[in-house]
Amino acid sequence: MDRDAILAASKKHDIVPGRVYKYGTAGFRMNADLLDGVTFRVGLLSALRSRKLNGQTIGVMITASHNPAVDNGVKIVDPMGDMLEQEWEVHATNLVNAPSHEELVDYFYKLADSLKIDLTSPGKVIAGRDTRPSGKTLVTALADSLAATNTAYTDFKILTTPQLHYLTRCINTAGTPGSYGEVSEVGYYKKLVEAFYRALHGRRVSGKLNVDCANGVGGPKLTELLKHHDSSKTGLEVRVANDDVLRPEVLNLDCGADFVKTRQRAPASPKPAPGERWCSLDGDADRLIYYWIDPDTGFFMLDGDRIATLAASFIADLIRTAGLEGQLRIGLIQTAYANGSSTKYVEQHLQIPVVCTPTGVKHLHHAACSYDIGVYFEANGHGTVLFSQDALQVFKTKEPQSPAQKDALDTLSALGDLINQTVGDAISDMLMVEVILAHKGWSLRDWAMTYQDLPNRLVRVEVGNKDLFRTTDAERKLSHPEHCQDEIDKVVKKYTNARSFARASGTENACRVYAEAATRSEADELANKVAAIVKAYGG
Ligand SMILES: CC(=O)N[C@H]1[C@@H](OP(=O)(O)O)O[C@H](CO)[C@@H](O)[C@@H]1O
Ligand SMILES: [Mg+2]
Repeated sequence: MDRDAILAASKKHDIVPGRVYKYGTAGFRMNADLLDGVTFRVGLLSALRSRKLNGQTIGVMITASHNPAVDNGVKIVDPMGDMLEQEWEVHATNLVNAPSHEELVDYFYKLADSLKIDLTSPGKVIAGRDTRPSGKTLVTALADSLAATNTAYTDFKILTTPQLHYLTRCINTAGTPGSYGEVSEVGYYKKLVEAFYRALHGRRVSGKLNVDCANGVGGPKLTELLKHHDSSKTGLEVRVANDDVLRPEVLNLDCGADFVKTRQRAPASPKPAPGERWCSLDGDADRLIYYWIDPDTGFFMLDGDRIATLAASFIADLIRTAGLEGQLRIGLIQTAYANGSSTKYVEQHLQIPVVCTPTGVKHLHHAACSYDIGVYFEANGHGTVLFSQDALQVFKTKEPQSPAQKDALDTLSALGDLINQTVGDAISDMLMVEVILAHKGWSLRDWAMTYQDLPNRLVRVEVGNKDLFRTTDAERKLSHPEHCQDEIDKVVKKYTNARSFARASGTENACRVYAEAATRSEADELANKVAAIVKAYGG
């Protein structure tokens, strides 16, 4: 590795001076014009990370998910397809904030030294990007830093975020007993479709599914997957909607999973007809929300909490049928934003333990790993189901004692292949939901009948200084500013079945207040009162 080469390459990719960058919940994310130098520096860090991990391949994904088209972002994927280890987020932040090119290169070598990284050893990085036009330029910045550090590099071009996670894991497990799949986009489609056939185990999906793809990368990729799928075998017919990736300005505009969840309504266009089955993906296809328009009561949404409860109840039933109850531990992981009714349903009705973690899927993912079957979803529709190696092994090797047991074991085994084990994946989750509904013979309305959500409200509160707000108890309580929580508690006590909490957003310069209560008007009133308290304490 040559110091001068890194320095010369860096000089082609400036960061914007005076700005403070932070590797947040979703990596670095902001207006794409500010990201050229950031992406170059992320390349430097991934070159170090790969070498630190004995030359295993590191992934870099360029996406800003559900943000407007002018934004972009860059994040690092660890070898098994999970998110960058938290300690390294700090290194990423420090490297990106180096004030000058010289200081950057100094810090790069200092980091290599302190982490005992052999810079002469080989490193490998792969990259993917969503459909944003800025992605192409940012990839050049990444390629430059990888060339300057003699790091082997493959550009997989346009991918969904979960596909990049899949490929990273496939590369690092190739030729081992834990091999995750064929290292190609086609390999991903074939794996999912084959597992979908197996998981249905003779059941058929009934009714066409309309998929709003947010005019993002999910559209063309879902279309690709469907080329490998024979609907005569499954009954699944998909109509791909909002898949215009040629006009960047329509990306995430009035459509997509984030729009549907936050606005609590269907995409503006095309208008879902009453009774049709619909779901929405977000801009990089890692979030999923289902809904339909009821002829009598209007829009009804099935969000991440609903997907989690559906998956947990189905898998718990299969585990019982397979005779594995007591042998495999199942748990459900949520954040404080999960609707209180869903938590109650899982604990009391399904009798499955619920764990609450701070916001951000890395926390949920981590907690899910401590179960044999860890179901985790954020209410916004991002999540997956993780199976331990033990669980996957038992599904394959347990000798079935009856046809019903065989059916359950085969289905569990197929779910292990169908459900993305690296990260939340909207396309994989969608196929999982279709499998479960087909097994249960349920419509979306049957699914919705399992429990009734408490009316809730989420408000964004602009404050002078959001850093004043510090939380405890998985973000459900404020420790700072002092006395603020006491005031919130006092207000909450005045309502029935109510809950409310406030925290600083990790992705925006604001606080968020969540409130739920027995009625719509009480939830709204409570949210507004708590927002006023937060505003008053916000500096
Ligand atoms: C209430 C809410 O939806 N918060 C979102 C949002 O985080 P905040 O820290 O609340 O800004 O963005 C995160 C990253 O996409 C996502 O993980 C999280 O669920
Ligand atoms: Mg996303």
